[in-house]
Amino acid sequence: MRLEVKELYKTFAETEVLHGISFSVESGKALGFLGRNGAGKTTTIRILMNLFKANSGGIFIDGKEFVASEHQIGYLPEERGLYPKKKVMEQLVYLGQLRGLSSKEAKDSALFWLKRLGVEHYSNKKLDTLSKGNQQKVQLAETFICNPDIVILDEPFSGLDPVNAQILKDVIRELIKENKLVIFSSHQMGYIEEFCEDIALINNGEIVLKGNLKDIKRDYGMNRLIISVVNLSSSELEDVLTREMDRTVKVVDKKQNHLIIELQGNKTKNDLLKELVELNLDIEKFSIYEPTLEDIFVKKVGDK
Ligand SMILES: Nc1ncnc2c1ncn2[C@@H]1O[C@H](COP(=O)(O)OP(=O)(O)OP(=O)(O)O)[C@@H](O)[C@H]1O
Repeated sequence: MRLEVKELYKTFAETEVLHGISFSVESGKALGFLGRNGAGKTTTIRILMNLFKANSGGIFIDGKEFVASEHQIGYLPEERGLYPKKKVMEQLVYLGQLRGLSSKEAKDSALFWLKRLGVEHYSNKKLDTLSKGNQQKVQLAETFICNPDIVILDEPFSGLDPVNAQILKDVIRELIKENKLVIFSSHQMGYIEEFCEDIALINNGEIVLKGNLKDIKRDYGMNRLIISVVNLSSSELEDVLTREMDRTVKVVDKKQNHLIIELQGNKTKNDLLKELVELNLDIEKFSIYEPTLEDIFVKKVGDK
């Protein structure tokens, strides 16, 4: 399955907040959908879920118009939507039935997910008597109850401790392996790097970066290397490079134990290596620099 979002425009009270959003995502992959607060992620997802109507543009699944109600979608919204005063199992069965399951199917599936997420012993408790993290797990059980083909998760790790985060990580990896189509929105870049093959970065209602995360990292790391030298501090090495090799490298960042440098002009890493050896420098670290998603995010949308 391939879901395509094409040229979405959305206006609220004469203010345009989406200015032609386009991206796509395929089954068996997770798309990391990220952007600063107010960038337009939730609005886009709500249009996908048919909770808002776009002013123009369209959403397509395998080339045909996408109608949310015709698909089993597991949507974990930003604002959680369960009944605080109802018992956990009771509301999961009710919500499962609303989504087309029989009462038995809903109960079996609810039990499966509550067990999988380690909260089955709260089945008969009212939701609002559970801790925040455990309420989040019940919300996740509700998201997965219908064995959805499309899974949209907005900050799914919020409120989970590291042990529970690990359980959810395993679940998400399984979903991807089971060929589900996953859209994952989060401000926690580390999680996006763990699961998402592709990303779409939205800023002020426009997609400013999209594609395969590995390719994007390679492009952003282009011509940059990490180096350090035995017996020289980063500052001392910086001085040597600036003095002796300013045509070959430019220092772009200085860390405590290494420098991040950029090759200049047509210089290659072999040229650099040769020059370092000629200067009798004892190389300790010499590797291609790969930026983190956070580096890319800050660089792309940090000052806008
Ligand atoms: N119902 C609404 N009425 C008016 N403006 C809205 C409405 N919903 C969203 N907006 C505006 O649309 C813009 C995009 O908001 P949106 O909630 O989509 O951002 P977001 O990327 O999900 O942000 P966050 O990371 O903070 O959740 C914001 O300027 C917001 O104020």
